[in-house]
Amino acid sequence: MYTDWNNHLHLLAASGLCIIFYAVFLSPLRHVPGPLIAKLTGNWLLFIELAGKRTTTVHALHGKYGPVVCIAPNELSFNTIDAVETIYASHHSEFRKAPWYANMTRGGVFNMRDPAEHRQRRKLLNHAFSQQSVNEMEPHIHKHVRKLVMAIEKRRKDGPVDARHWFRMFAFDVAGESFLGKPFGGLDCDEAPGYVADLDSAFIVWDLQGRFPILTWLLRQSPSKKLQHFFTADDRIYEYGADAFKDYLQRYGRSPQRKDLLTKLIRKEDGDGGLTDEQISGEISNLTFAATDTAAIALTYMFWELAQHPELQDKLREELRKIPLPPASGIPDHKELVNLPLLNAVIQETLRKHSPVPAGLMRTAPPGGRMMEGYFVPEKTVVSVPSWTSHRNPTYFPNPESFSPNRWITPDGLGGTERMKQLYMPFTKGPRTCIGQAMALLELRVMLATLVFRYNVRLIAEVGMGAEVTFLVTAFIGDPGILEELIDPTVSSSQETASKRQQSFDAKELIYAVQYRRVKFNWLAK
Ligand code: HEM
Repeated sequence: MYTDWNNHLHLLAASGLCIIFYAVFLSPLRHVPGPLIAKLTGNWLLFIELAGKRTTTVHALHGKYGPVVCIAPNELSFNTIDAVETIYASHHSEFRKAPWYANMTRGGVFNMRDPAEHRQRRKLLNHAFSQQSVNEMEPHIHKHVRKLVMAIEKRRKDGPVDARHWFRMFAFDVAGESFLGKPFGGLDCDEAPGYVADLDSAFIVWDLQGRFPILTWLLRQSPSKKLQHFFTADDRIYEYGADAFKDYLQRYGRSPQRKDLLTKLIRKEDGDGGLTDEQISGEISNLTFAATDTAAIALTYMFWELAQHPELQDKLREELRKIPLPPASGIPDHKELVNLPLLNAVIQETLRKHSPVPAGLMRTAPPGGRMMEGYFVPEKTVVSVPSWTSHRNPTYFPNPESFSPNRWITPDGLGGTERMKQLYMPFTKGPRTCIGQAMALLELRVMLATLVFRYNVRLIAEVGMGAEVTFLVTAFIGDPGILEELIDPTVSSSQETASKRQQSFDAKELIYAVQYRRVKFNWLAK
């Protein structure tokens, strides 16, 4: 027995020495700067990730080691404009999504790794997400903005309202309306619908599945009902999508008049074969997750920053006073907002400082490998540029931790310097750029304008807001803020003279509080 253990220990020690020998003397990445542990194993990142600190840790490593860092035996993180161009932005980029994506969601445009297959799918989807198509959907979005305001109004007298929860419910309901033909009802009740819990669980299951496929399969079969329920969350998401799609077809048929994005997918573009029903039902299930937490995170941080910058709110209102406000709804039309410099700069700066997808989006080096930043990067090496880091490049974003929308307002009106634009990638760049960008910006613009028109947000305590920064960023622990009602949205803007408006902006009543509570969910990245 003792000899057995002894042999095992010797074997372990010998393997350890081999790994160290390979990492230090043989690995093609041995000259790339980085911590020794990263050259030996990728598992250290797993623990960092579980602690919600992957992106901030990689950022700190760039601070220490420079623009190229080895973060795992087969993985490099970059922080240069050239790397952004080579890996993501170039339309001839041969860097495909890393194997990790194969398990994130099922068979949709998001997780397709083969460039040709992806191009083909994207071609079939693009028309549904065009600016024109999204504009046609604006009334649906207005409906949910109105419901969010009503949800806030109903609860504000009972104490703080969880802003993150309600922004999340807003984004969920808009996604349900747009892709499934019906909202989830998140804005109609106090508790998040069960679907939301399934989505949170599914992120974790997908990630575990990629790392430990056999263990995850076994846990799916577990006799424990609780474990089984957790590990089959993604099954329920796809079942829900398939049922919603069938229900949609029954209610509206195959030539629906509804102005939503699903209608566009069903009708198909002239001349293309379009998507099969199975493909549509898979895509709409995936889209629901892609469209929700991202937008909700942006909204949460945007109002958090505004709460700390009351002067910006005043300036925003000044800008917004110039546009017509529809009398009945008090919700401005998107077309009035598209060219407002400050409003758009606030959104742009929010997505810079608080990029909702801040992690390095993993891609693999193409066959034959590539020279990058003076290092040879062998085929299949995983590479990325985290937007968290590229957005904090102090040369092009001076004082990067300050929230300064003005950095985007340039005399030529182009919105930042060329270099800033090259490093700025909240929606990533190139062929895998976010398909929902137009929809997301419409939601953010209309929501920002509506709430700033209506409320003044300010902090009532000076405590910072923390974040778990993994693939997505999750805001947690924060301060209560106070929203003050500013104007009566039922007063028609055309009835209002500029001075009357000014008066109503000044007449503030303390009536509403918002709180960023601890809301934990994780999307664990490799
Ligand atoms: C502020 C809101 C949003 C942000 C910051 C955001 C960001 C991103 C990013 C960074 C990616 C690339 C992911 C990767 O390569 O791993 C992406 C992809 C994607 N996003 Fe968004 N997104 C937002 C909203 C939306 C919305 C509203 C939709 C749906 C309408 C959507 C649908 C998608 C899809 C389908 C992809 C995959 C595209 C492809 O690979 O071709 N996103 N998004």
